Amino acid sequence: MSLLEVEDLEVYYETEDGPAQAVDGVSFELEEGENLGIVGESGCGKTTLAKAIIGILPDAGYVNNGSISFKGDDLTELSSPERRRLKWEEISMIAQSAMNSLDPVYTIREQIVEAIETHRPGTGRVESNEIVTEMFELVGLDPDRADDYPHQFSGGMRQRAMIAMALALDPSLVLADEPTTALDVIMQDQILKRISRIQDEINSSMLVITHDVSVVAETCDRVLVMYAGKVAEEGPVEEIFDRPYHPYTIGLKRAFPNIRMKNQDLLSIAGYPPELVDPPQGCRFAERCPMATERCRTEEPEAHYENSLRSYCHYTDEIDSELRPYADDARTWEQTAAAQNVGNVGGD
Ligand SMILES: Nc1ncnc2c1ncn2[C@@H]1O[C@H](COP(=O)(O)OP(=O)(O)OP(=O)(O)O)[C@@H](O)[C@H]1O
Repeated sequence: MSLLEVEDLEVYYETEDGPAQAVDGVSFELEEGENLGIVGESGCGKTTLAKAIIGILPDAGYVNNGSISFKGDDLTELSSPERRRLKWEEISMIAQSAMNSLDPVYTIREQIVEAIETHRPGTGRVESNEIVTEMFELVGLDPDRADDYPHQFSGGMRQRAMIAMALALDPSLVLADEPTTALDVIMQDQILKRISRIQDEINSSMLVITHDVSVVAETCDRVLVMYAGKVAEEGPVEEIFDRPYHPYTIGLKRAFPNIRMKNQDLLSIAGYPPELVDPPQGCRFAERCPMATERCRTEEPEAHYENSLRSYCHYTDEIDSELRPYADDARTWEQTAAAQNVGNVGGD
């Protein structure tokens, strides 16, 4: 049994125009101690997926279908108190903005101690304070600053404090939603290394949600590429970066500066993801895909397996034999952009 098994999950938002299919038929598994990156452009459903897992969807959002099994329990069927118990203790979240997650009227220590004592009743104050000191040291903060208020910390320090709080209860699963986007590159690197090290120590699994492919390269074992609410491709990091099969992954990979490809020309994928209230038939990427055919516009692709990858493209089998040189060529994407004569999107 995997730690987390998401099966055919559909998460919709009620809107004036009808339900927006933000997550639509997503399945994946996460093993104990494993890190899975979820990547894709803005609006493709990454945050919605994380919120559904931890049970904090906004009022308009609901699970329409599917299951989220955590250690064998279907989270979509748990009562609110059962879900609250799981939050922080078993599943915690490092949110996009520490400022929104830390309470400005309490010191950092008070907030961490409260989380510990709520979820582990019986933990004495001395022990809670010891955990605060230990976590501060782990994330590279001076424990003497634990009695500061959030506004007394810099952005990077607040992000570290939130990581300390998210990891204080040794959760089995950490959801990290753009954990370092608000930070400068040097700080990003330090914090990512720090998270990986702590995770090794407490042997937790992590879902890293990001639009930045290089963050995934640094922290994850496997990657799930999402496009317009669906899985486009999934597999081990090395394979996804070295030899992806889905044209969206090929485009996305080239849209980011890649730490492994020096002097690489950055490409952009022309156009924008489709509306999710009335998404197109067939492959949702077809409109922006240089390789799309009539079949792609009418028939939804099923999963195809190549090496260890799962790719939802009708032409997965043809990529290696015929299409890869064309898909890898920068001119292919430039010509598609010119033909569409629309704005370019560089990943987010
Ligand atoms: N509260 C809401 N009500 C209606 N639609 C929503 C709501 N929140 C998100 N959506 C829609 O759901 C889709 C998925 O959004 P989501 O935030 O999950 O994407 P994302 O990939 O995490 O994007 P980002 O990187 O910008 O956070 C988008 O089309 C978005 O407009």
